[in-house]
Amino acid sequence: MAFVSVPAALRTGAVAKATTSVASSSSVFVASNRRVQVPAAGAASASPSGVVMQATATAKKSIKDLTAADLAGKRVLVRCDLNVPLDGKTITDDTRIRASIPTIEYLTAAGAKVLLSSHLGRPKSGPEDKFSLAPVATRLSELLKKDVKMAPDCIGDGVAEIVSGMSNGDVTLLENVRFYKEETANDTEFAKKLAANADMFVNDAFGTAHRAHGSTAGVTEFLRPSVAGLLLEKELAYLAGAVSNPKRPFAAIVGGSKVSSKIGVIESMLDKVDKLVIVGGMVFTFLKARGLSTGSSLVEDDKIELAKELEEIAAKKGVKIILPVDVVAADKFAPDAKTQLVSVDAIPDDTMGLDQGPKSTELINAELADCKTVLWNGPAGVFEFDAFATGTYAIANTLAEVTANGATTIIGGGDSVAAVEKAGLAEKMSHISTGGDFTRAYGVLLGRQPGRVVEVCHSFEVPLITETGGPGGGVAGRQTLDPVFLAGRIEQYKQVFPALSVVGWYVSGGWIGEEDAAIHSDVMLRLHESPILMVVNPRAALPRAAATGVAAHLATLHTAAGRLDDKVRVVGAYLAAVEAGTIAVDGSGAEGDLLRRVGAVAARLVSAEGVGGGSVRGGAGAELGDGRVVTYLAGVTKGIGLMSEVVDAFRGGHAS
Ligand SMILES: Nc1ncnc2c1ncn2[C@@H]1O[C@H](COP(=O)(O)OP(=O)(O)OP(=O)(O)O)[C@@H](O)[C@H]1O
Ligand SMILES: O=C(O)[C@H](O)COP(=O)(O)O
Repeated sequence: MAFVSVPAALRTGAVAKATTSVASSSSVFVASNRRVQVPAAGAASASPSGVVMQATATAKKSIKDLTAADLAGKRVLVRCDLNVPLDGKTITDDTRIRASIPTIEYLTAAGAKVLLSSHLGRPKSGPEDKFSLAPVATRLSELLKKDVKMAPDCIGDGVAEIVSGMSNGDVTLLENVRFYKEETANDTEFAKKLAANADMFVNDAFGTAHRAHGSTAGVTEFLRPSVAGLLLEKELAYLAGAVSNPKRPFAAIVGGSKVSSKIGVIESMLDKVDKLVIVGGMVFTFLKARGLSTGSSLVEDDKIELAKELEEIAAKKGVKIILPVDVVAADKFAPDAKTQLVSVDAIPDDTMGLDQGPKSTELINAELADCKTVLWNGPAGVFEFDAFATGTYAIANTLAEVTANGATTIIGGGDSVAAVEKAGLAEKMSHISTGGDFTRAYGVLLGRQPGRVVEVCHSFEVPLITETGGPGGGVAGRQTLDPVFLAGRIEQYKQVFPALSVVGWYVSGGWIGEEDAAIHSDVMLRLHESPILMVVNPRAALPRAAATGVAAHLATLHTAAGRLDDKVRVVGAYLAAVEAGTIAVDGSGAEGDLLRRVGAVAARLVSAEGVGGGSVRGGAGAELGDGRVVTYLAGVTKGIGLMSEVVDAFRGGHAS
């Protein structure tokens, strides 16, 4: 197998006729595993909040150590971080929910009864409807394609009753654990009640890993085994490598509004980073500590002394602290607030800083430009309001640029990830923490192989699934290409491009790992005796030749669509004739037969959406425009022969 690194934008299969010719030699597969090892117990790691912590979870077993026999029929309490941003009851970013799916599917596939628990927001005292996890249950049901029951509470008889009615493979979401103040107090009795409905515990709440609360730490006293979930394991593995052995200069950007939560961890970060960039609501406590006036900006007065100490520690350690030099000051916290751009030493008393100014952005960009590792947690302004989003998006853009230049960038935190997603830049970062691996896309290459030269003419993206383990189920927890989708899509392409066959596959991200090696041997070698693997760097510029290839390919599709349109028009004429009464529709004779054939054609069109277990529609949706056209064409091409017969018969029948 040849291994080629092609700087072409093959993501989503948009570059169809890249006409990349590569030599196909026999199997030389360089499996460079980027996925770093999970650190030993006690090694420093980081949470998505940039929180440096002791990675005790890594010393424990993971769910991969549990077999189906260990899990079948067991009630498994899974702590997830489903603390997603909401606009009323609408989830505005479901990254954390999606990231929780592999663990849930792993457990349900093994026949466990899954009890999910999470916090949402920071309710002050008791239950509050706006902090209910109910919208999350709805989204989970969609993603898991099964009903996820929403429990009205997280402890108590009501929950016990629901759990006793669960079948193997069922999923129930418990209500917000923070509706009990005992949760954050890590109260033993509360943890005991939470554990009472389960046999074992899985912690997959990476975003909450730095909190010793009842549902994260307390329950482990009562449930054995207590193990790490797939997400927690994956995140720790990635971050441990990036943070414990970073390429330097290493910068952390800390912002957002949770000043008291985050300021406390800055000290431990000062042991690691070369530069600390303070942005967002975090800025003003530091400015006040420097003796500046901050108006009505967000300040946590009891942290001012800490901010002063941190500046001193940073100076001793030689860590550069970068603070904004200008801010957008607003007269109120509102999207239509009156604003003025002011220097940080001239913030008017009756205003609050809601975004950084352009000089700050310039300064921060310059500081980040030479960095080789950057952690970012917390937006640089109230980006939810357009008027104060500029600074946050500017940082996102800069990080996309430094990533393209070879730096490792890690974005963590609910709102920071949401901002990067909103800016459309998630794929340009190295790692979106608690968001699955956005940097990678997998797909199949179609082409011709006359002799030793492979001509790649087409590609399509293939979604991943998590293997369930057991006989025929691969290795539990491992990601692989969705076999149903793959088979369905290959069949479709055969219809449209019969001269092309599978010649290999591609993966984006510029590197290959262990799971990729398994895909190569377990999936691709079954489709081709010597498949090529194209490692795509989607960040590199699209070469001119490839752009020309796209144009040529689109022209081909256009012609095919035109031909199809001609056929559809004839069928339309038939239907018009039926409507006009010039041809009988009573199901008798040749005309009835024609009608049945038209029905069959129509059915084929509709069934094209169902190929691949219903996933084609979703898959096509995930692809760019030409992918949709091919899906459509694939479905109808099969029917074109039938249509031709209809046309002939109609012409003949009508004439007679
Ligand atoms: N200058 C500011 N004043 C007030 N709020 C701010 C300011 N800058 C940013 N914010 C707010 O900070 C919030 C996000 O802060 P937060 O600390 O929760 O970040 P995050 O990325 O969600 O991290 P995590 O999930 O780790 O808490 C946003 O809602 C944003 O509007
Ligand atoms: O969003 C987060 O940072 C986590 O869900 C933890 O939330 P918390 O800061 O309210 O504990």
